[in-house]
Amino acid sequence: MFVAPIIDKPTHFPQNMFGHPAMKIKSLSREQVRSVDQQAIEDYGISGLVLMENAGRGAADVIQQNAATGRVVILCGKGNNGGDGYVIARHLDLMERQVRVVSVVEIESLSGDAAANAAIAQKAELDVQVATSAEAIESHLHDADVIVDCLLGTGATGPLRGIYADAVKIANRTKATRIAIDVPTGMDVDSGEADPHTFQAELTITFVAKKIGFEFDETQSLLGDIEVVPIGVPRKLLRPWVLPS
Ligand SMILES: NC(=O)C1=CN([C@@H]2O[C@H](COP(=O)(O)OP(=O)(O)OC[C@H]3O[C@@H](n4cnc5c(N)ncnc54)[C@H](O)[C@@H]3O)[C@@H](O)[C@H]2O)[C@H](O)CC1
Ligand SMILES: [K+]
Repeated sequence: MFVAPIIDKPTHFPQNMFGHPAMKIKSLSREQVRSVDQQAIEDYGISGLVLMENAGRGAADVIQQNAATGRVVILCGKGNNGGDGYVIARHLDLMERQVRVVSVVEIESLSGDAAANAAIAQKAELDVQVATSAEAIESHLHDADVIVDCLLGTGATGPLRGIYADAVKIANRTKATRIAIDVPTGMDVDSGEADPHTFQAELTITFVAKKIGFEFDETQSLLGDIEVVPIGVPRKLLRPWVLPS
């Protein structure tokens, strides 16, 4: 009988769930994390689609670990935070979870990597709904056990506008478990300032590193637990911010 060799995993590094030594990285500003994203793409040649796939796959794994049962409804906005949501949906579907994507904008208004992943989700015949009114959003959240906030991420500027405020208000009224992707919609990544209708998360899954806005006492109740998901950005690029382990 074949007995698999016990792989002697390095024990001197705490390992995160991906098996990587969990590098400790200091909290980054909006500008820093967006420039890391840009450098990974422009200087290292990692495509944005690969970063988004790593982000969405990693987030889906953390969601599965923390909210392992029930219907997941993913609220998606117009940008790449929304794009993450389509990747998360595909990977949760692969885990045989009941998943619904609710886009608060017309799919045709998406561009770039977000549009690419929305198209993949639709071709894969995932349950993708467009809801551009509060009533329509409400109708798609009634049976949600878990709500994932992929409305706005680091591209958010200023107070929540229009349907985004409606979507967050409706989500906050439900009894579902709420999980924010990258940053709770309505929270300023740098100042931690929270719009009156900020998504109230039990768990925030954030990419690359925590954000400096997460350091404030007032933001803890909106963030819930925080999980940092690596998205494949080379260690060399992160070196300026790695903390001694
Ligand atoms: N390295 C990384 O961290 C990666 C992050 N990813 C994800 O991408 C988002 C950032 O995406 P971006 O398209 O730049 O911005 P948003 O998705 O946040 O959306 C911007 C979008 O929303 C509109 N908007 C801005 N402010 C408001 C507002 N107050 N009210 C309403 N609408 C607003 C704006 O017009 C834009 O259209 C990041 O957070 C991650 O989730 C990548 O997936 C992988 C790498
Ligand atoms: K978000």
